[in-house]
Amino acid sequence: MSTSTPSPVLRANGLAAGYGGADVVHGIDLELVAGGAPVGVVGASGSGKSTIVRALAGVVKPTGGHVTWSGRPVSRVGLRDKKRFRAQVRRVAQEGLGTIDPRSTVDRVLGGALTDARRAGTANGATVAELLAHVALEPRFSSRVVGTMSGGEKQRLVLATALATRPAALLLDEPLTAVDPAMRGEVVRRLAETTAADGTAVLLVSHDLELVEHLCPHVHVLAEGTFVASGTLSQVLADPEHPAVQDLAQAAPLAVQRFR
Ligand SMILES: Nc1ncnc2c1ncn2[C@@H]1O[C@H](COP(=O)(O)OP(=O)(O)OP(=O)(O)O)[C@@H](O)[C@H]1O
Repeated sequence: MSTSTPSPVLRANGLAAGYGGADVVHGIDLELVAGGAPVGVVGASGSGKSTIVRALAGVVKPTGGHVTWSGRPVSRVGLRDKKRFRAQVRRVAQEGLGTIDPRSTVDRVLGGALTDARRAGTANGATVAELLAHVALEPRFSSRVVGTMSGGEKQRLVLATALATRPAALLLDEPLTAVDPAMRGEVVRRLAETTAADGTAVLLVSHDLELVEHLCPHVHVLAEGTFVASGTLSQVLADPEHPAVQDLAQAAPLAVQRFR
């Protein structure tokens, strides 16, 4: 067994971040390690989950502490390395299609993502059909115009686009809210396989405890901008010391029953 600990792809140390001069998260310590187990962040609406993801992705600048990418501050990634950073650290946000053109076809969108991956030097010869399979979309979707897809199909397309660059870190912010529970389970199963095979470090932010439980052996509970409990989801829910964990347990009684 190797004694060396792999260094994190992304690390937050005492991270504070917010908007308009007011911090909404503070004192956040988090590590995403290549080949490591996916990490989950759960917590009430407005507790700051998306803000942590934005800070890790370099979209929001820390007001305190540090976010580092392979040891370098994300806030100081220069123009020259921006492309590599964007290919290596992919954020799938809850805000919808992002930069994907709804008038484009799936084939063109995913083909373009694969071209970007080749340019960034991260491609592994994957095809559009393989990317579709990673998110349980059938091959017939390749000719579809993006704007005609259902909400859940679009979310799976966004995820496939992120997987195209074989990112070192994948930051998932409520990635499958519009996907029905049965299909969500299937997508997560495939996602777990793909990211484990590639050694992708995964962070999942979600209200869906079942989704978090399926993917993430380790979770942090966020309350008012700070982590108040950490461990496996069953450990955290079995000992709800903090009111935020009690709220979480009450909001998901079925999930809690299963964990007990
Ligand atoms: N662009 C912004 N400008 C000002 N305030 C913001 C902005 N984005 C988020 N906030 C505020 O920061 C706080 C944390 O928001 P954030 O989106 O990180 O929470 P969240 O835990 O992801 O919530 P949800 O589960 O509802 O998505 C909230 O009070 C929110 O209103």
